[in-house]
Amino acid sequence: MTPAARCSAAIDVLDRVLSGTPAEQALTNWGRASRFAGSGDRNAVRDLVYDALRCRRSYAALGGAETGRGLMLGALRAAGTDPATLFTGEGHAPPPVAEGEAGRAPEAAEALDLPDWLLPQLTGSLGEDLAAVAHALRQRAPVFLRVNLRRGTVVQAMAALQAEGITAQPHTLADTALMVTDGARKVQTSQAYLSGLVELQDAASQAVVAALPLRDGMRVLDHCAGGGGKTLAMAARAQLSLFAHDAAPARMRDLPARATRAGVRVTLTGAPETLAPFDLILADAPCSGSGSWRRDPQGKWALTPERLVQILAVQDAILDRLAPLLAPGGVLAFATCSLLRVENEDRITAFLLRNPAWQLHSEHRFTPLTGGDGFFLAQLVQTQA
Ligand SMILES: C[S@@+](CC[C@H](N)C(=O)[O-])C[C@H]1O[C@@H](n2cnc3c(N)ncnc32)[C@H](O)[C@@H]1O
Repeated sequence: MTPAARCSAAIDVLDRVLSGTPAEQALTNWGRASRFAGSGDRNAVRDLVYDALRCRRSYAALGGAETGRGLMLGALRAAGTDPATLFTGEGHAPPPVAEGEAGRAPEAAEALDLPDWLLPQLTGSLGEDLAAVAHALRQRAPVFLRVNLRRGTVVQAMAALQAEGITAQPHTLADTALMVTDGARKVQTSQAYLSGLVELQDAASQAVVAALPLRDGMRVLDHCAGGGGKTLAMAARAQLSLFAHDAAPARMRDLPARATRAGVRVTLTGAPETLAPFDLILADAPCSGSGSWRRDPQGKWALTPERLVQILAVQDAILDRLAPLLAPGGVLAFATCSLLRVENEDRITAFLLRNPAWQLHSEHRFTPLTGGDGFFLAQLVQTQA
């Protein structure tokens, strides 16, 4: 496919996404209907679509319309390319640029590619980092791997990856983190990945687990386990009696196979109360996902004030449910991949007001400015009587 044909394909996919289809589904449907497209074409169209979704507001302004065509016009103008070079109308190229498609410079929240309603909250949460974080959220996220120390060392993992044409280097956020600098698309078919030596996991996500006081023999619950990224990271750090729970058990579907690949043991449970008490509980709570909008740019535009209020209530309910399940001296760890104070520090303050027998032991905050996703971690302990 020519660059212009790839641009036309991205326009079609974006139109479907803008009318409500999830990006992954729209890309899969396009791929199935476009057997002529090779893997290079598919990757290129995918990158065009995701880049446009990350920068949806600013590209729509620059391109003169919030349509697939407007976003691609905006993308070209943002990159300093005259759209007329691709929009020729020849072959599979998009039709030439019309008079009413001049676009304009984006302003305020539009230029930051943030929703207007969230700007005050993000400003309050990020202070002087706001513009830099917004800029980071407009970029592609790096690919990070977690070295499974049960299977080998960081040096061994780097060598194994290199032998398969994947270059990765240690990252400062966590002792297990590698950032892939070349060959990222080969990771999931590599022997290093299939043998459980490395897992795909954001570096800040790894740093959250590294900050937990895990020790051999502990009884640990991962209460919002999802696909089990943090469950497996915890299992690799100490010999634990480890339990995984999720309100949507289907999300843990792949966890047993992933645990086998990683060489660790995890017990899935639908009833954590029956297994209490625990020495440590991690609640990697449902949240706005604002810290990971580089990976899920649709989430940035889908969040509403009403949805955010619902999320806060779920976070409070999770903390209140888990507090009684801890053994004396146990740690309740609350994490989100949110940048919003209202989902982070404010939830902890509210919990401590409702539960005066508890105190904050430590708090960590990560933003994309340190390389990984935005994350928050608070560790709570009960005060001694
Ligand atoms: C941020 S994701 C977890 C990601 C996962 N820990 C990881 O590292 O891959 C939040 C998870 O919480 C689950 N969840 C939502 N409400 C819950 C609740 N009330 N109790 C337990 N889990 C819940 C969701 O189904 C989702 O899988």
